[in-house]
Amino acid sequence: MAADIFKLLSRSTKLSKSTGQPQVPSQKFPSSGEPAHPQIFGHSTSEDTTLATETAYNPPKIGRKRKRGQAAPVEDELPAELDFFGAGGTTDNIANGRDKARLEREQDQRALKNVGTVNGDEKPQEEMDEDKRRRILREHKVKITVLEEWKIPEPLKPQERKSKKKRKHKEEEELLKAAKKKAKIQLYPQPLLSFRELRPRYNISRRLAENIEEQGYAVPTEVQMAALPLLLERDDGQTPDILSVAPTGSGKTLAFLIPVMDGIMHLRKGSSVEIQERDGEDGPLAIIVAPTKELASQIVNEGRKLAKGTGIKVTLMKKGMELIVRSQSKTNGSIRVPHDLNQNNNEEADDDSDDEGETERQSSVGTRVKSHVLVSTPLTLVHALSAAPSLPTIHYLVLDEADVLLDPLFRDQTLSIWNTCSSPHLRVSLWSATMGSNIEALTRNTIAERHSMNAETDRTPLLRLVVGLRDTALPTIHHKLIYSANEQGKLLALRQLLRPTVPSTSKDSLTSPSASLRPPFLVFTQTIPRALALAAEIQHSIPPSAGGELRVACLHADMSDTKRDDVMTRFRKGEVWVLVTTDLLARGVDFRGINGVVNYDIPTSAAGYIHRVGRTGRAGREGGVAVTLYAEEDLPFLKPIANVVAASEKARGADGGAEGVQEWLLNALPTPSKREKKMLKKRGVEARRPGMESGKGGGKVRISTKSGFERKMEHRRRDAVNARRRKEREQAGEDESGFDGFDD
Ligand SMILES: Nc1ncnc2c1ncn2[C@@H]1O[C@H](COP(=O)(O)OP(=O)(O)OP(=O)(O)O)[C@@H](O)[C@H]1O
Repeated sequence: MAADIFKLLSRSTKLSKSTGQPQVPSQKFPSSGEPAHPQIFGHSTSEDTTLATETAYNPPKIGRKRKRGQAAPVEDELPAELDFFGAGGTTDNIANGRDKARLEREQDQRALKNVGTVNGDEKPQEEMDEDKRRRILREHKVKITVLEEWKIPEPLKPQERKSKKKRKHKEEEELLKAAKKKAKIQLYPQPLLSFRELRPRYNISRRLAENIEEQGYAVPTEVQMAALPLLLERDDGQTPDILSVAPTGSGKTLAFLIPVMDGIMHLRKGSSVEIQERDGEDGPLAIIVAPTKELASQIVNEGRKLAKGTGIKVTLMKKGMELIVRSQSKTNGSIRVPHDLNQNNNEEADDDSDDEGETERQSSVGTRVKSHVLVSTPLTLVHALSAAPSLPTIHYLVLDEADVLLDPLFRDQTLSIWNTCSSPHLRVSLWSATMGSNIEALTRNTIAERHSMNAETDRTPLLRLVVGLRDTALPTIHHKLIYSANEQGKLLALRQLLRPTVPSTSKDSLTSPSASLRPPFLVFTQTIPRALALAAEIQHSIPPSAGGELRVACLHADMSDTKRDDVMTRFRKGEVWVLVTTDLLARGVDFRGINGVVNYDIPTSAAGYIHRVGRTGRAGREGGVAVTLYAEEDLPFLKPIANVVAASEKARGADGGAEGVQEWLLNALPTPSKREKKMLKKRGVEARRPGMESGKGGGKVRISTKSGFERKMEHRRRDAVNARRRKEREQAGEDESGFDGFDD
């Protein structure tokens, strides 16, 4: 194979068909375009789930997805190995693989008819006995615990009251014991083995079921198989509040969106008295909060795909929008969109014919848009709520990346949104790949406070759903910790990872210490100035023939929304191969087919590491690589990250060795104190903070391949040139400012 991989990586490259030889290495990359197995645990062991899980490899493609995979012009197609974001290549071996896959898919589809179908003609899968439910959930490493059961105690009869007084102490002790026992109660709901069971079992709308199927989802991931049975409306109408911890890329978005969509459809049907009282007038019924604009807009996209044709409107809250509740004009929960955002908003409205008639022009303030689901970052929503002291219509509050939203940075904003949702029927769900015990305690307290303040509040249980091992990264990712001594070492190491050589086809090529990283990948730095400096340093590392500097981009919070959107689009399309960013993209953002993540600067916590590296290896894709470069100044903070790497490698079945963390390193690293950890989380590595580079020894942490001596010489030369020019101007009698005075 030719030596310059970057020539091949270019999408405009025309591949020779004449050789008849397969043009792709046999190695399987996460971006190979093959649908990966979406489940992480247990799918190879459980007989009961085999049928359904096998279908995940080959989900039935209907609608738009199928069209995309069809007749593209041959010269535009890339081999699967190079097709980062697309649906695979055209070489013979892939075609043969597809034929086989199609055959298997047909067999699976025939077999799946026994599980239930969207048409609802088939019977739901029969009830499993508890042993079977336990076994399946255990195999998939799913654990559901009742955290609180908010039962209102029955009022006691007078006689009982007397005796209670006597036995007060004893009873209190028993209550405490019972409460402790309750905290250990585990639930084993019947797991959902196929999305096709949703309609016969939970009576979800036909349209919603079709939308799920249309996107190619067949087999639920672990979090979906457990959360959906818990959250979908049951006969008694009682669904729990839930705190869900599941690995990155394990499909949490779908797990919270499906119940929200289904719940809204039930409410809109007028099944609830409250909705009937409101004269069927629609308003916002759900709020989804996410920490970044990028994640919020991704959720909106997913939501709109699910809502297609259902009449449910999903809106991304933007700066300047205002939420209006029950006013004289009877407008309930509409959003006022300023004129400058109108155009954008109308485009959104055009996408969905069901929105017709939902907007109402107002000459001076903008447009009022009714929406059922609001998706927002905390601050934008808090501002939008300034005109709405309480939101009685909200039935669902979803906190995505809940541990960040309840972290001190966002806590006040998030709690204020939560408290604004005043409906006694509010259901709250919290989702993340990492959740500390402090977040759990805060959630319990907040719910308990709401109960104590509002007697009408529904007392539904609070459940905790955990998938996999806590505080480990995905077992599908290969981790590499590379010591690079100093800033220059890190830059050289990154260039090495970018170097244009062909990875060998051997099985170990991805994990060998000298391997290069196949684009596309994300590079994380600690601060915005460092992200900018790094992007500038590496932008010439990609040969012009492969797209050159256009292949490298930087994305950070100081950019305008339009520029941020543009970079995201170019990265998603595959035009940008190396995206340098800060922790802005560390959470939730889903890019299909990312091959690797480079922590150019170490993350500031173990959770930070789990989320950053979780941008690769998503939806069960194998082969993602996470490289962490560390220098001298990182050593005091490395242990928590090394622990995560060691635990994750162990979970993957790797023995440490060259891939993970060697035992001696783990033992040699110092354990940072609680205070040090807190400071690191808040401020990052001190030496890399903005402004520190110019301090004494600051050159050591400057992103540049030039040595301190070279930089010093450069400065001297520049100063000398400036001094000479100044002197020349002075001799010529020029005024320094070039200002010639006012005309008379
Ligand atoms: N059942 C499924 N089958 C196949 N793919 C799925 C399934 N569920 C979700 N996915 C895909 O998995 C990817 C990751 O999903 P999602 O973004 O919801 O993960 P997440 O758990 O929210 O991750 P993070 O913790 O990083 O936010 C998406 O591309 C999604 O389309």
